Amino acid sequence: MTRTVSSIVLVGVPGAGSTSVGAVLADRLGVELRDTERLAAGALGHDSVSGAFVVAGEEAFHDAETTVALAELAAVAAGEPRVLVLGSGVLAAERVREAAAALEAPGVVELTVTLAHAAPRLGLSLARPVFLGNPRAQWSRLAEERRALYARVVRVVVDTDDADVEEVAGRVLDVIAGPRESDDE
Ligand SMILES: Nc1ncnc2c1ncn2[C@@H]1O[C@H](COP(=O)(O)OP(=O)(O)OP(=O)(O)O)[C@@H](O)[C@H]1O
Ligand SMILES: O=C(O)C1=C[C@@H](O)[C@@H](O)[C@H](O)C1
Ligand SMILES: [Mg+2]
Repeated sequence: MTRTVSSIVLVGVPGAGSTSVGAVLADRLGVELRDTERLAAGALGHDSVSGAFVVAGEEAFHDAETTVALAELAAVAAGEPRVLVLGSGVLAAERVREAAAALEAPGVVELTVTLAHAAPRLGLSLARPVFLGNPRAQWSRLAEERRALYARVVRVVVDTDDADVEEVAGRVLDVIAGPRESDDE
């Protein structure tokens, strides 16, 4: 059975592709894309997430992102159509986890990726502030910490290792909405 979908909430560690897949899904559903990291950077007066993170500081960035995420999750809960991409670190805030866990099914969809696939996707972005020092080791540490937080709220997991952005978007729709008509026998 195919369910009508008007909003989707995504999360994933850096390189899982939540921003790119979110953009494809927003396009396919004809709804707005809302990305909490980008919204938080904008609220702090920056174009780039790393810029906001460095200039405003980690605490100010996470405070701004928490505020944005709570407002966006409330909008999803109220039935306002959108694809909401949660920044990879925003579920560290307990209030955000509570709001995310309280969403109706399917709730938050996690995109997963292993380091071997995330590293080439991120490329030079592995030099950004959160990965300084040893980028691969930092990514692995951050991924382990953040996935433990996601496990508390996520009910649907979609692997992205061996699929391009369009394929991942298709997998998300299949999982949450049931098979698309073109897939029906
Ligand atoms: N499934 C995929 N296959 C190949 N490339 C991908 C895939 N998903 C994303 N990419 C590419 O990886 C890069 C990073 O993608 P994106 O910005 O969506 O990641 P993200 O998970 O939102 O990371 P972050 O927000 O932490 O930077 C982009 O160049 C994007 O095209
Ligand atoms: O690009 C960045 O610098 C960041 C991205 C997200 O992972 C944030 O959660 C992180 O803390 C900073
Ligand atoms: Mg992103």
